[in-house]
Amino acid sequence: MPLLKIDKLSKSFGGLKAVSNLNIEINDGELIGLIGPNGAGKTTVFNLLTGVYDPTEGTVRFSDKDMRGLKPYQVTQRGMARTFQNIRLFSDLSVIDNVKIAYHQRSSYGIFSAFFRLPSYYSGEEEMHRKAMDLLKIFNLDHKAEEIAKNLPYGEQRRLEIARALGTEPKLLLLDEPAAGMNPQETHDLMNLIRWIREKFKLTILLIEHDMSLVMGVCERIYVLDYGTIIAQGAPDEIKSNPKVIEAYLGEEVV
Ligand SMILES: Nc1ncnc2c1ncn2[C@@H]1O[C@H](COP(=O)(O)OP(=O)(O)OP(=O)(O)O)[C@@H](O)[C@H]1O
Repeated sequence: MPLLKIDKLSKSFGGLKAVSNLNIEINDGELIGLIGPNGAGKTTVFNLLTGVYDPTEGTVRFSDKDMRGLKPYQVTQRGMARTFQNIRLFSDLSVIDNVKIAYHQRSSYGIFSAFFRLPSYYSGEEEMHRKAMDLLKIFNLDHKAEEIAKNLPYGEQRRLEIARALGTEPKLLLLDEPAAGMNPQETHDLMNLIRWIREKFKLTILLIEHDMSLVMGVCERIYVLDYGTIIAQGAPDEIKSNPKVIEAYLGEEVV
């Protein structure tokens, strides 16, 4: 049974079919790419998966459960986390608070014990602080824990966004253009980091990315979207030489 099963998924905005009859299956532990030219519908797919949009047609099953009608926070609680194309941190909060907020979504103590500051609240807080610091260490951000998020350099903000997503302890991580705005060295480091966190956190990852060196370097399988439909799927080598893909990207670099 696949971890994620997207079946005949469609989304229309007025007369525009942004996503049309989409079928994708992702198995536990896979690292999958979703690519396509600008406006192909990639981010719309993420918005459909995470409850930002309701599909016009079709279904999404995650861990064999129907995800229909769930709100974004409920999707997070079911074990799906995402990052955004345009970084969306709590920019005026500290680095560590950004990650702790993510853990709060999964915390075991209730609002009652938080309100009355019961012992379970303090032990929960301590545990959360420790876990958040451990995550920041992995992303080499622990020495910046108390800095305000918006003051970090761009590449570090991107890493913090991934750390925050991991704070919700997901099974499936959706990364929307994680290398956007990074230089080649940062992109290379990110590629290694993505591979490493997959192993360390036993994650399944679906990645939207325009940087082909990253996509071809880390993904085991790739789906190619064009005008809202899948025009190709397969291993990186098959995708690189697929005539339909080359045509869709005409004028852009595929390899
Ligand atoms: N909320 C919306 N209302 C109307 N049209 C939308 C909406 N969201 C997306 N679209 C349209 O749907 C199509 C797909 O957009 P989407 O952002 O999913 O593409 P994308 O593949 O992520 O593009 P890019 O690589 O440029 O980020 C585009 O034509 C876009 O203008």
